[in-house]
Amino acid sequence: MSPLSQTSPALELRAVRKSFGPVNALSHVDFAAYPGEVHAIVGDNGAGKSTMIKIVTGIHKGDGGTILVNGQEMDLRHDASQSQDRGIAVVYQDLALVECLDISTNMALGNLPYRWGVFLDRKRMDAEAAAALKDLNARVGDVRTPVGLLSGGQRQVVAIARAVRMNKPIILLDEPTAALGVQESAYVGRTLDRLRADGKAVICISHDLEFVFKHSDRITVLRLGRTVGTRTTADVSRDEIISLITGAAPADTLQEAS
Ligand SMILES: Nc1ncnc2c1ncn2[C@@H]1O[C@H](COP(=O)(O)OP(=O)(O)OP(=O)(O)O)[C@@H](O)[C@H]1O
Repeated sequence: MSPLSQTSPALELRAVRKSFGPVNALSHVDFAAYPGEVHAIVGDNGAGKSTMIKIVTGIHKGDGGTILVNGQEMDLRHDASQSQDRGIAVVYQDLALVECLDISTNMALGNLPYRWGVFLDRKRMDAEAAAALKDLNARVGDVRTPVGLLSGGQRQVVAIARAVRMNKPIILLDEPTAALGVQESAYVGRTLDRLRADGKAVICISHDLEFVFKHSDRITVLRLGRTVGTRTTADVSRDEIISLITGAAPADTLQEAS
């Protein structure tokens, strides 16, 4: 029996759909991500990956279907703060880091620590940032380094560490290796391996099949707004995933039927 079948999903989508006026962005999206799993979501441009992530995080409102967090239904029209309250953290593709600010300030943005309600507690901010980065085995140098001086991979890891600091059990990442070189991607990959070992449910949208095959446990393929299949990474070939992405392989009947 797979270890995944012994636990219940941290995040599950069932038949989620969304239109923007006449554009049917999602017509039927299903997947389930488990604690201690890196679950990749792949698909061609326009397959619906970003729309899916934005529905989960409350930026877009879903039109139908069900989202379950730890088995509890989440309102499809929830907002971003409700998504955080339910235990979901997200790392967006643009990372939302402020280049001129240092690493520790970036990591504390939105939750800056003050002493007596007036003085910014730099010591605490630096210590917390350093601890969070150390937990991820991240090598980014001094936490007072401005983010603008970091490499792409280091920025990605700072953004991941900021999300991890929120201490949420579910972490969504949108294209974490976009525009990164091989070594930097490997660095981000090791960070995901670490999150898996910590028992997080990691959902990773990616075009980077090499990365996906190295670091994911399962892969869900979206095509034209539908889930066309979910595969265990160790049991599937790259060709099969490409066929599902392009439509050369038919969708799994289960998803097509409902
Ligand atoms: N705000 C919007 N208004 C209208 N149509 C939209 C909007 N957002 C997405 N779409 C459409 O929904 C479909 C799915 O787009 P989405 O961006 O979710 O795909 P994607 O898989 O993330 O693609 P990419 O890999 O290119 O980012 C596309 O046809 C897109 O044009």
